[in-house]
Amino acid sequence: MEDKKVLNVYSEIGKLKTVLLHRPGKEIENLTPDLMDRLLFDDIPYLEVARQEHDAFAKILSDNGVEVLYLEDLAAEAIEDASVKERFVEEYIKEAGILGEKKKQLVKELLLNCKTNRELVDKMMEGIRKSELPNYNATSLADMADSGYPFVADPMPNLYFTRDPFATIGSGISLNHMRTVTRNRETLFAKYIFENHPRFKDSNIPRWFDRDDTTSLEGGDELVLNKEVLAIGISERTDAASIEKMAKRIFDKDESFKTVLAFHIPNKRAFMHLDTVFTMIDFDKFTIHPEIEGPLTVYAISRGEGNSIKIQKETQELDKVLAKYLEVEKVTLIRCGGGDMIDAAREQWNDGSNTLAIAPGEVVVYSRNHVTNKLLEEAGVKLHIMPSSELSRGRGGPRCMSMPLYRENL
Ligand SMILES: NC(=O)NCCC[C@H](N)C(=O)O
Repeated sequence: MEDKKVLNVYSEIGKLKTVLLHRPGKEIENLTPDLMDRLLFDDIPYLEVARQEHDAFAKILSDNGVEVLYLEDLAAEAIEDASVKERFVEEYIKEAGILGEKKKQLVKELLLNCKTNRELVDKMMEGIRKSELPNYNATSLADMADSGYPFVADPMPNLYFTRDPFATIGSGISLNHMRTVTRNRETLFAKYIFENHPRFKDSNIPRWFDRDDTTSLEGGDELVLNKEVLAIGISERTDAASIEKMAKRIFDKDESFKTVLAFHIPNKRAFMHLDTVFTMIDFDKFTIHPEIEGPLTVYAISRGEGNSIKIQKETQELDKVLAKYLEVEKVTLIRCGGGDMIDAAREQWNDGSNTLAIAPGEVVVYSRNHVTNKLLEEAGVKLHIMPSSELSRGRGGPRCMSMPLYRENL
């Protein structure tokens, strides 16, 4: 019988069948040194080369039988209906923080005058410079006082990290409430896609979390270890309260999941998400950044009476905790940079522990992390190595740049 499910992710490592990417666009060329802090970048990637690297990533995936979908295409296809498109533009304007009726009207005209929906979506992602609104004259005091600021609507340069705004868990999604304003704006695309795109809209997709939830949760913190166990980071980006809320909703509707392991990692820019320090490679193999092993605390959350949950603090070492919950004899932790503190710190900064599994024991990695890559090979892992000098400047690796929609069950 044909499998009609549109979303199916019951592991981190099952054969990847469909994935969502975003090819970096002109939003990258709207980054300036003054904006980097607020837009969560540490450097400015060279767009042309970043695109070549991204195309190489997409080719690795499609050459290995993965259907590659693009966020920008799905968003454009989701707004075919004129009234949906207008609502989408209005919500975008509201969330971009555009003040003043005249300015809002000019932006609305600019967007609705785009020749195609793809052009409209690209423009929204790229941001709108003041110089693009020819009839724009600052009239409010706020505008006048802010005359040096170049944008009417900020760019969204983090969109190529499709892992974060929403996450597929089982056959549902958590449509995330992001920690920062800049990344929260990205979740609007997912909202319109899941509510309006013909591929998804009639599928009754459960929502484990919503962008209107008030605490934050980001996809880089959400790992599906197997059909019974999730791992979620309490991190710089994800609140413990979000994990409790989501665990209750998942336990209530998806019989399959039995345990959520909450990994409390240090609150630090370099370790922003759990997947920047820890990813799954095989049934019994993980990459890990050695610097988190000491401070890490793991809590196991399971179903309690009625709609309650039980929380237990794990006291054993991480490999033992993982072996217990994954029901394997032994777990191997492959340390980023090996035993060397300098190699570990450098390669983790460039996402050496952020691997994307496309099948058990088979991962996509960045070329620049050669020390860690060698260790992975020695551990029998099959590597697909992608170029990495520009994309890595955004502080995310192959897992961050991909959102699986469908994986084969193990
Ligand atoms: N899952 C991830 O770790 N994603 C990388 C996000 C990088 C982005 N510049 C950010 O700070 O949100």
